[in-house]
Amino acid sequence: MPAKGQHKKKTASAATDINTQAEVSARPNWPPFAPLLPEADLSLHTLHKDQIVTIANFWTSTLCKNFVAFLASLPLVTTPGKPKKGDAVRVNDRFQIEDAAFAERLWSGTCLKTLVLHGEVDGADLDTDSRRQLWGGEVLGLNPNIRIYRYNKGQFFDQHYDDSNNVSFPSAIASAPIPAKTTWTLLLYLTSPATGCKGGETVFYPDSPSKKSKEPPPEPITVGLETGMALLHRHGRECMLHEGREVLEGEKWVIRSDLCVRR
Ligand SMILES: O=C(O)CCC(=O)C(=O)O
Ligand SMILES: [Fe+2]
Repeated sequence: MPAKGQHKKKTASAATDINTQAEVSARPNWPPFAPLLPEADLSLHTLHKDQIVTIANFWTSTLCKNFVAFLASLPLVTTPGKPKKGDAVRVNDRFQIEDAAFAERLWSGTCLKTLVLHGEVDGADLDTDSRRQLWGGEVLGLNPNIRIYRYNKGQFFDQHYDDSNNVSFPSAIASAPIPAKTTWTLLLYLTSPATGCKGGETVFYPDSPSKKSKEPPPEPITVGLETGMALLHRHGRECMLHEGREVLEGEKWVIRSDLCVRR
């Protein structure tokens, strides 16, 4: 694991996230989000304070299975060649689309909105200020920039940091879009060892407490794939170095978006 300061900062949201011509597609006719578990069965769980929050069974395994069958029909694009200087190596197949309607469905048509805006965190309620601090501002919803990843055996996403990006957030009420920025990455895992996918864990490398510290660097946090689990992690200036480990068997499918707050 690279110690703080030794790692050259690679980001994943510059050239790796630009819509290349090959990736501009019509908006898919996404399947409905059903079946879903009721809100009472879902909760926010902290994996690393102020950095990683998970929701187990955010999507049911039936929904994940049906979605993967649909996603496999989309024109996914294999990583084009070598990354630009400063970009992380991402070796997978991706479909990327600006789809505000899908982002809104994923936000309001699931329990995500209720959990993020009102849900208890580890069984404790949050006051308005603590909630704002946690999510980095007034949360508006999800980034319309939706990314679908498929990692086959041997594919991976090398160590990097996710950037915060400015977004024009579509508003149902105001006539003009709302200036917004992204603060947390959302990863929704659709496959796991239960579906035959081995490897592919998302691994986070917490910073050492100080550069001069003689203490050994903190242990990495390895998040194993779980079908239907949603993972949120803080990004931008406070992003932890992280990676998507190599897939050893089967296919890893992920839906990626970001939390947006008012700018
Ligand atoms: O696929 C993963 O586990 C990580 C994905 C990731 O880091 C990203 O989308 O920026
Ligand atoms: Fe990332």
